[in-house]
Amino acid sequence: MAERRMARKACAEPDFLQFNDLGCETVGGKVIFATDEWFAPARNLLKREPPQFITSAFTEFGKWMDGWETRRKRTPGHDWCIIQLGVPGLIHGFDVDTSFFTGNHSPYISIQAGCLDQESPFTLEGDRTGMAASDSQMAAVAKLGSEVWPELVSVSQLQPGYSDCCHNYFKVSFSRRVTHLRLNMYPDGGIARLRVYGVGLRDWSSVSTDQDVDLVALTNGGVCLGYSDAHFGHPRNMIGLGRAANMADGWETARRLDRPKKLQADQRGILQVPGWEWAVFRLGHPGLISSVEVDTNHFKGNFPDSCRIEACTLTPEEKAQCIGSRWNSGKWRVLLPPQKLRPHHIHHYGKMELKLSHPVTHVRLIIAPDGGISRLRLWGRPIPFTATLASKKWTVYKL
Ligand SMILES: NC(=O)NC(NC(N)=O)C(=O)[O-]
Repeated sequence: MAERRMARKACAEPDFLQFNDLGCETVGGKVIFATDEWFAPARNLLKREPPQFITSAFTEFGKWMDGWETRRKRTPGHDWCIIQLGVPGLIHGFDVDTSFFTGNHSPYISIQAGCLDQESPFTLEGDRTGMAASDSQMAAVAKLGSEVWPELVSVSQLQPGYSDCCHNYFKVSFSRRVTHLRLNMYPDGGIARLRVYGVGLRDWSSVSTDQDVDLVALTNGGVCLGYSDAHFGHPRNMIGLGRAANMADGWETARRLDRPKKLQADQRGILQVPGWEWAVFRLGHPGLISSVEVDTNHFKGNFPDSCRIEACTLTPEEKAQCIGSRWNSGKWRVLLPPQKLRPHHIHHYGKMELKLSHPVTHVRLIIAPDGGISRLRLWGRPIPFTATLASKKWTVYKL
């Protein structure tokens, strides 16, 4: 339902909403400290599903609310919490969602960044650089003064959670890798969800070039950069952790309206249809893809008839041109030729099916004519970027 709502409102929303939610509980995001959780716990901020309101729901502490809500403060100070991102990375923006908090929403917030591991170029004063943080270390970090946390969003007013204004968007320009956030509410109140939009940044120096990794995984820094349709589910869901929980946790397009009234197939059983849907991803690291998994888990009456995958290597300048042309540039090469798909099934493709023996930086998954895919895995070896660009021996594939 959230995705349906998002797709309809897409025109008015900021671009950064297309990135991954690095704080979501489904990718390992956690609240490790909160000053007060009287009415509702801070962990609700990171739930994947959209906030709900149940008029009749009360607890012994007050009205049940689907978010983080503190007491009305009767002492000096303000409320705040510390969030450990599930996927550390570069943050491009936030949605501070106040849905249903009307009369009890937090009037002002600010957000600060922390980086508490050795992969960061900066650290907090007093932290233990290079050590995995334990609960007691985190509790110590929580006590650090707010002055040591760089500010991502300065003190800003929030709109209350009426349905037409509950999303409070903040664009962020901060070029360092963030592992933690400090969310401050001034002085107190409630927030339904905090969405942390960005791209994961992994330390690739510890990954052997002999080791196959899922180069497009969200946790490895993969990101969806464009798509033709996301009516029921965003394509970024395909690079999430584990298998999809349900259809909403996958990419699902609307039914195409240009499908012929009577369908016809070729000798391989692949439907001959005029249209298709596509999604483009940048890999977390340039690499040589040696096997692919396409999972139609949960898509039983609405799996695509077929899929194919194209790939290419793009410099940042070429990437800018591709975005301008809706990714319709001439650099795409066939990685996986058209494959007939099955419902609710993991399809594995290896050396026999894959056609590229060169490293790539971007891939485009194309489904025909429409439907849903729950996961895309691109297993391969990370290759240094300079070697990737030097590789030119590809056959041309016409769109
Ligand atoms: N009706 C309320 O929501 N009251 C209070 N909040 C909760 N959750 O009970 C409040 O005023 O902060």
